[in-house]
Amino acid sequence: MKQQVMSNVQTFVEVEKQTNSKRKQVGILGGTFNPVHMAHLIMADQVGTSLGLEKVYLMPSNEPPHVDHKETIDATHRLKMLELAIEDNPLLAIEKNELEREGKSYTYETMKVLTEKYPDTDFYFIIGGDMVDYLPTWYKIDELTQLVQFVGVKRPGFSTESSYPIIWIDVPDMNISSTDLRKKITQGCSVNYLLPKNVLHYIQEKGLYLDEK
Ligand SMILES: Nc1ncnc2c1ncn2[C@@H]1O[C@H](COP(=O)(O)OP(=O)(O)OP(=O)(O)O)[C@@H](O)[C@H]1O
Ligand SMILES: O=C(O)c1ccc[n+]([C@@H]2O[C@H](COP(=O)([O-])O)[C@@H](O)[C@H]2O)c1
Repeated sequence: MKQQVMSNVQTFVEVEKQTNSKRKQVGILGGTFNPVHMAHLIMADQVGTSLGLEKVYLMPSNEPPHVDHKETIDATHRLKMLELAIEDNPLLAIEKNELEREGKSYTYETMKVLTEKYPDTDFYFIIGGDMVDYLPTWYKIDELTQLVQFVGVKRPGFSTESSYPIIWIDVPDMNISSTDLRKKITQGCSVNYLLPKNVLHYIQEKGLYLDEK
């Protein structure tokens, strides 16, 4: 088990950078983003700044790999909301590779494409603490750990134990989820400050999530 606490992280990334100063260090936060919320933005920004990454790409999945995952709203809406959410932060960008491909979005396949396309880049794949227990079930997980460095963001109620190498970054506990936001919108409850104002305006203008079950 290889876990690194925050105090070691700077050293780890510095060593990576010094080993080959020409290599780019880039973060990827994959997700459904149905819809994007403040926890996504805070974790992307905190990981990017803590590790000194050049960019952090938010990468919406086409069809999430979980077999039991419920239907998501149209990708056009999820993408538009992401564009609105990141517009004031130059550290953040969007990676559309999975939206441009057909079928399920297996991370191994995506990262194989991206590492071949950008051979001079080191990729840091960011996951929330809730994903860690499921890593052993991910498609070709052992091969994936050769392509990316996982970065974990703690999530209240979820363990940080894993047999896979993960750099853990301390981010304030944020008990926000897209599921909760969708429920609140359906029930007519306030979601102020849980997601960016311009994203909320988009949701209201398009009438999204009004009839979620
Ligand atoms: N509050 C949070 N704290 C830490 N990680 C989070 C948080 N919300 C989402 N994440 C992480 O962000 C990534 C993308 O999440 P996703 O788009 O599935 O959002 P979600 O809020 O978990 O959605 P849903 O409730 O629909 O499952 C995942 O790795 C997830 O673990
Ligand atoms: O590749 C896999 O087997 C796999 C299984 C579960 C999740 N993922 C990825 O993990 C990220 C977060 O997933 P989700 O379902 O919380 O949006 C997203 O990029 C998914 O494609 C990947």
